[in-house]
Amino acid sequence: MTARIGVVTFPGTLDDRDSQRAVRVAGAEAVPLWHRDKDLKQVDAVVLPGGFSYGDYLRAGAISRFSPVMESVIEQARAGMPVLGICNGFQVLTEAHLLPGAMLRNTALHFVCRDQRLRVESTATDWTADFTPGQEISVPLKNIDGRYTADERTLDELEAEGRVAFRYASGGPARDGYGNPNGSQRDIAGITNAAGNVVGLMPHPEHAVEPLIGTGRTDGLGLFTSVLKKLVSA
Ligand SMILES: NC(=O)CC[C@H](N)C(=O)O
Repeated sequence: MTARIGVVTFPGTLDDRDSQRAVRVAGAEAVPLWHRDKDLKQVDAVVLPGGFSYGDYLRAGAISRFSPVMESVIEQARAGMPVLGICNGFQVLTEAHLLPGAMLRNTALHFVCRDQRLRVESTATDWTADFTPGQEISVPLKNIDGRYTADERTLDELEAEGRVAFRYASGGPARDGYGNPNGSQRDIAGITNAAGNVVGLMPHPEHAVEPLIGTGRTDGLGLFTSVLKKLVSA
């Protein structure tokens, strides 16, 4: 049976169509979910895509967190359903306290848009099992509130528990996408919850799944194929 992956659209969401497409390219059925719906239509997993949900008013993700759809997503995520938050979706996940920490304005105080090199740090999550630890990938990044921040204790805990899923890669020139683009603490680009079913990351894997588009890289596809394997084996 084909796995069903829900993709949430909030008012102001930008990347729901690309996320749906990525889900389909990976081999699953994409199920559109609307922010006002509590009914998750029996999906097996949920993607919270990027954009400016509710216009990023108050703080990115601060209003979306209280939407009817999030009530159900929070409940299901706590029960073990795989949830991926991309960029604005990651901001929503921190606001919803499904992931620790918060996103501050980039240190340079402006919007950054570029291809970004990442190192996969943990493959022990529902969304990263198809990668190899230490693998470098390149996917687009585009945000203004991307500076991941948490208190030292939380950061130490994330590191000790292997919950840093992606880090901004160093070791090459900025023009090739290396380096920390937004001042995130400890170069953190993505994290997971303790159970490994909820993952948030700032860069956009859904924009790098087809060889004919953009840089021609398909480095982002691994997140979507990873969750499929998990769902099929469940
Ligand atoms: N691409 C996005 O999802 C943008 C996220 C967010 N609203 C920001 O600018 O930080």
